[in-house]
Amino acid sequence: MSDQQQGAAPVIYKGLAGVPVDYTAISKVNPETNSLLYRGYPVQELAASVTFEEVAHLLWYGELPDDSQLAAFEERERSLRGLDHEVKHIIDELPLSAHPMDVVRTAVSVIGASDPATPDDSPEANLDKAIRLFAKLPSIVTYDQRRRHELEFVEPRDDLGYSANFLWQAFGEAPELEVVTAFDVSMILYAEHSFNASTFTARVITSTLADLYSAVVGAIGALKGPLHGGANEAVMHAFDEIGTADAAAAWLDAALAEKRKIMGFGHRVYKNGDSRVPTMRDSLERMVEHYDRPDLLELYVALETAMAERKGIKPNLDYPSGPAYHLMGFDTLTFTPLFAASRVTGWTAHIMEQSAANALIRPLSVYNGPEERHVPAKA
Ligand SMILES: CC(=O)SCCNC(=O)CCNC(=O)[C@H](O)C(C)(C)COP(=O)(O)OP(=O)(O)OC[C@H]1O[C@@H](n2cnc3c(N)ncnc32)[C@H](O)[C@@H]1OP(=O)(O)O
Ligand SMILES: O=C([O-])CC(=O)C(=O)O
Repeated sequence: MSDQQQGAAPVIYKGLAGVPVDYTAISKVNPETNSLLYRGYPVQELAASVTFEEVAHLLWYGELPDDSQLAAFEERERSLRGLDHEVKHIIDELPLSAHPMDVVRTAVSVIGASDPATPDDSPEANLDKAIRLFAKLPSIVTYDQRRRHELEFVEPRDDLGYSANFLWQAFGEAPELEVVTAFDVSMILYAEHSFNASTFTARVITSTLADLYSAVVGAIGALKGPLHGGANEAVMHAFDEIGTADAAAAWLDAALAEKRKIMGFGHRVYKNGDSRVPTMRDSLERMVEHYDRPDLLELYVALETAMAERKGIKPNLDYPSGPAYHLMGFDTLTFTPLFAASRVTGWTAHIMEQSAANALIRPLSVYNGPEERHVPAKA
């Protein structure tokens, strides 16, 4: 069969917009009701009442853990947090000009290349690899952020939960509860969002029967772009460019006149607001109060208001999470790696779902190049 569709003029679904390509039982994004469910639970309820570890368990096993399941899960995750010497060595070899997402991508690739279980795609082996990556990503992200400031690696602590430990490893100080809570909420909100570009990339790679690590490496590449995960750091670059709230409207007019996309606004699925924004905005407001930075919230509101007036386009999750991570003390270039550390839970849940009911993902294209022609005979 050729790629070319026969008969009637072919319909092209550019960007696969609006095209359902498979079933998933992992999450439900409902733009009509502005809601997002993970395995049936509203994400806002999860953010208010459980930890990110419990959400990871929910995404992978389909159910929230009971007390003994959670204890076993946490013990396993905490035991896997360290980094092998070879991973640290390879990160050290990478130039500081490399974007932190390139570092994360490389480190995951090294972990995959060193794991003897890489070719084993049984559900048990894949779950083990998923927990391994989940546990190690905070070490990878913080190792890289700290080396850029010529600071020593902070070893993980097994007496701290995931988010408290992440902040401990990033800054080498016991984090305050309010900051841990805001960070944990961001991790929960970022964890899963159906067939977004990076998750779909992971599913495409999995559909060829390639291993889980290869699929995660591909997903990290897809997440890096500013139309997807890269937008959270781009929001902060825009805030830096704008400076103060009173400059936001004029900055926006100039940016729109230059046909620039305003990062942190708009969404392929939600056309009337991202269901996660109010929860993350609440966390941002707590951080603004905690760090006494009302100016940042004023700028946030000024740009959001100007964008609503001019384009009627609402913020997505990257808009409040960027400034929240800034207030917590993360480098701007680390924001997308934080997203990756969270989304690895969703990616790996989808990799396992794809493996369990696989079909090679291979759409058609409609050829519009030159008509058939022939190589001229050589004299
Ligand atoms: C967690 C996440 O990954 S969420 C996404 C993060 N990405 C961003 O924040 C990047 C900025 N936003 C965007 O580029 C887009 O809104 C996307 C890529 C997220 C969604 O894009 P699409 O669904 O393809 O929407 P599309 O690009 O068709 O937008 C429709 C119209 O709104 C405009 N528009 C959409 N978003 C924006 C934006 N952020 N700034 C300016 N204009 C925008 C488009 O230019 C287009 O206008 P037109 O019809 O005059 O050409
Ligand atoms: O769903 C999308 O297109 C983008 C995404 O990953 C998210 O919003 O979390």
